[in-house]
Formats: sequence, C-alpha cells, structure tokens
Amino acid sequence: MSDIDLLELRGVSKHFGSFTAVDEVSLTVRAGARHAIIGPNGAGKSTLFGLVSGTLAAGTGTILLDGRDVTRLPVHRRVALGTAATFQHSSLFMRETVLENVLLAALLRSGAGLGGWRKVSARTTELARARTLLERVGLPDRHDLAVGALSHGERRQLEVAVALATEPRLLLLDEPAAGMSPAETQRLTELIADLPEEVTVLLIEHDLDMVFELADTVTVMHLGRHLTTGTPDHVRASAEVRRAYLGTTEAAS
Ligand SMILES: Nc1ncnc2c1ncn2[C@@H]1O[C@H](COP(=O)(O)OP(=O)(O)OP(=O)(O)O)[C@@H](O)[C@H]1O
Repeated sequence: MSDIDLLELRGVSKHFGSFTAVDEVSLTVRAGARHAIIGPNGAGKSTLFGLVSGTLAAGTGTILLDGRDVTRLPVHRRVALGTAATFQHSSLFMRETVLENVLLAALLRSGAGLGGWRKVSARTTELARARTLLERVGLPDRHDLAVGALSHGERRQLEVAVALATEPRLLLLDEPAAGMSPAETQRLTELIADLPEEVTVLLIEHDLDMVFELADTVTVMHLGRHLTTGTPDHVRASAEVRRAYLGTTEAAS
C-alpha cells in the first residue's frame, strides 16, 4: 500500500427524500489498499458505493479519484478513469456466453468499438486477455457456456473477471461472497488477495472472516455515518464498533 490517496471522499451525503442514507462521510483510500467497508444492515455501504461508482448522484460533498473531482461524472467517464464495480444484483448478460461477457468489457475498455463484436476471432488481443482473466478467476473451462447456466458462485467469479477486463485502478466489490459456499468464498478470497497492487480494492462484505483475512484497512459505517477507520486489529478491539453491531441483529465476532 502506498502513501498516495487514490480515492478521497469529503463530506459526502446522500438523501432519499427526507431520509439521509449517507451522512457527511469523509474517507480516504490509499493506492494499493485492500480496504473493506463493514457495518450493520442499512448502514449506507451500498449507497456509498453507488456514489463512488456514479450510479447515484451525491447530494453534497466531493469525490476525488487520484486528485481529480469526479463527483458529477457519469458512470462511463469514471470507468474510463479506472473505476470498476461489481454489484449485489448481477449486471451480467445472461444469454451471452461467459467469454462474450468478458470480451465485451475488454472491447469497451480498449475503445475498439462493438461493431461485429461477436466475431471473436477478429479480436485476438482482447480475446487473449479475456481468456487469461477467466483463468485467473477460476473459470477456464466455462468459456462457451451461457451465463444463465453458471452456478451462483461462478457468476460472482465472472463478475470479477468482467470488472478486471476494464483494467480498473479502483475495484469496487459489493458483497462478492454473498450466497457463496465456503469453498467458493475461499477461492474468491484468494483471487482478491492475488490481484496486483496496481488494483486498489474497496470491498463491502458481511463475511467478517473474509474481511479480516483480506483487508489491511477497515472502515465501519453505522446509520449512514463514518464510525471509524483503522487496521483490522483496531476495528476488532473497538468498543464503539461492538456497540454499533450489538444494537442490531448482527454481532461482530
Ligand atoms: N433508493 C432508495 N430510496 C430510499 N431509501 C433507500 C434507497 N436506497 C437505500 N435506501 C435506504 O438507505 C439506507 C442505507 O441503505 P444501503 O443499502 O446503502 O445500506 P447497506 O449498509 O448497504 O445495507 P446492507 O448491508 O443491508 O446491504 C437503508 O435504510 C435503505 O433502506
């Protein structure tokens, strides 16, 4: 992890009507970090991700990516600047094949255009990259299957490959282990741990074992607010964090 802040949020808020889902959150994410955001249900984690990826517009505050103000930029401009996200609700193309899903993302990134994109043989560079990525996420023998035929865990692995195909500097993972078996979670944890340091990872996850295995930095949110940020040990020992969790149906263990 470097000393440089790749992402900085300054007093960012999001209101839905009179409800404040994200309340004046300030936060920095270092380049190369494995940074997790945790917190009880409804803490505002997914909303915060939406503000960073650009699927939601911030009410107030500023979001800086590598020092550049991206607060008002649409999603595709943020992708072009190196932000990629996987979401709780899959954004894969279910009828296309596994390989086509990754290839599409690689083509969009390379600016090659999508004309005749199904003629994969004409796209050798992107095709090779897509194959390498599928190998990296553990789906080397699934290329030609329609996404709809994959298991839940395999789809989550594919989402990571699709996100990586855009060559992100900042990878946002929203509950990547949700609904996964222990074996699938372990494989995903290893995949994330093995990502090159050029990819900064910001992760929302309820599986605290995974968080504490992966993260070098943990932010805790509660009721839309930033509660604390620190090392996993700091967060584990925090009485404030324990109270936030014990006040809900979940318990930090
Ligand atoms: N589009 C919306 N309109 C109204 N309220 C919303 C909307 N999106 C989220 N909220 C509310 O904002 C609060 C924060 O939701 P958010 O999904 O960000 O929390 P979270 O920390 O990601 O929770 P979880 O861990 O359950 O996914 C919740 O009370 C939720 O009901």
